[in-house]
Amino acid sequence: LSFNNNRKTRFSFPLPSGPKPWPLLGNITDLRSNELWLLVTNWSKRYGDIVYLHLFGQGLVFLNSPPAVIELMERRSAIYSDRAPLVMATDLCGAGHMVAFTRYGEQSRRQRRLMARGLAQPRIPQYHPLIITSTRPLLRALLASSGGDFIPAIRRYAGGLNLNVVYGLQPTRDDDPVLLKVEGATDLLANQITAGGGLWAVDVIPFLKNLPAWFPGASFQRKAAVWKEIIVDSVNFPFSLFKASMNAGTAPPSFCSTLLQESDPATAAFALEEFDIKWTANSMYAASMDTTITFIQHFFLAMIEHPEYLKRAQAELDGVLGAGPARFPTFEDRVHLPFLDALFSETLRWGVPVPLDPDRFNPDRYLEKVDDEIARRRDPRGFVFGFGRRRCPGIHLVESSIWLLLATVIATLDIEKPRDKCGKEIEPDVKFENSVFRTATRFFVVVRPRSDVALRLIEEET
Ligand code: HEM
Repeated sequence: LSFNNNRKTRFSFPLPSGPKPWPLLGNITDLRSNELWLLVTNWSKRYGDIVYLHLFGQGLVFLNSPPAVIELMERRSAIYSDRAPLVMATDLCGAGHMVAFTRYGEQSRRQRRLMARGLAQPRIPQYHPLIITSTRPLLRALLASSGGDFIPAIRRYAGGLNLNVVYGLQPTRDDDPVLLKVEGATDLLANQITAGGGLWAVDVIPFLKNLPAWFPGASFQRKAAVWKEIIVDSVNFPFSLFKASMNAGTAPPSFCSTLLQESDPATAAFALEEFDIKWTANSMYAASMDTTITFIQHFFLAMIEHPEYLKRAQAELDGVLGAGPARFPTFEDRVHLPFLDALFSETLRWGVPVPLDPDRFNPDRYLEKVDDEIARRRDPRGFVFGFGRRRCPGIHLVESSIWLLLATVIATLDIEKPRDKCGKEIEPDVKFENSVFRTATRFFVVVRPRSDVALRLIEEET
């Protein structure tokens, strides 16, 4: 949580405790990016459930227990759902209407309502055909990357799925212009504009935004002018393609088409509604990439570390689909695959992309018979997707898309550790160096079709 000087969101004195800050610098030297959550857990033992850090005049708050999270993010969500004012990203680089940056207020509430409608649970089945079309080509891409870096294949899958479900656009090539534009803007935002959660001088002293670009030291203004064009283009371009397909009557059901169809062009509210849909749609891309990639990384890691669970899931799938498998899994198969569901839940819990406290990988914990209240408290969906008014709106989509991905990959592919020249398995040497996501450093896996039948399925269908 980060807090700003807005009176509504400010903690009242005395502030919660935390490591002692330095004058001016605050606690910047106390932070580290490598597994920051472990450091924070240690602080909580010393300072309590709520730990407060000072960063250049801003507060940074860590909540370390479910009661603290529920109290602030849910019970008091009306005052603790704001975002820090990042002047560089919003005012100067034009990202202010993206969901990740909108301040809590009328606009963010409109965006939340749109996301809740467009990604509501009952709507997801209408996206099933798009999810299937986006998932199967991943198999071929994984096979092509076997033994090497699988992240580009996953990025391409997650990006394609997103553009499909959000705009009904289906990128066919890696250099598809829409894919390049949204990917470029996402990369720019993550690695330049907000790199390392980084603050610019103008974020700390907002008055600097009025400096002209030629002013000594105002190079940020020149950068921002270039970056703004890229950001705005990445919002407008996919939406214009979507609008063209709507006008031509060829748009498949998607997040945008569903919402726009429900809006009446004859009303005065239409222009604002369309503007909100356009910016909300764009926000989905960045929000879904690192989270999805991190989840799939952990799935691979779990499978190579615990081949017994992979085999068990494969046997369960064979029992439903026919050995080999005889066909691809579909959403209708899900009710017959309890172990796969347990594996899904356990991967969510163990690999929680936005970190908490995972330890041993054991899907059987989700097959234990427990009463409804315990099952509810144990379900990782209750914490992995965040809390309160900023909780992940993609949760129902993920429930379908990630499930199908697991079912499809497990049914058709074997996943193993690579081997060295002597045939000895190479152990993954994984570190977690990103302070926001629990993304692992690079590791490799070997994937191969489980059988000739599986290979034929992959070749025919993709
Ligand atoms: C395994 C996959 C995913 C996980 C674990 C995940 C997790 C999260 C979490 C923890 C948050 C809350 C962040 C906060 O409190 O500020 C969040 C926010 C968000 N997520 Fe997800 N997410 C996933 C996939 C997706 C997908 C596929 C989409 C879109 C289609 C999406 C869209 C969003 C958006 C737009 C927000 C910002 C909500 C707001 O600020 O109001 N997420 N996600």
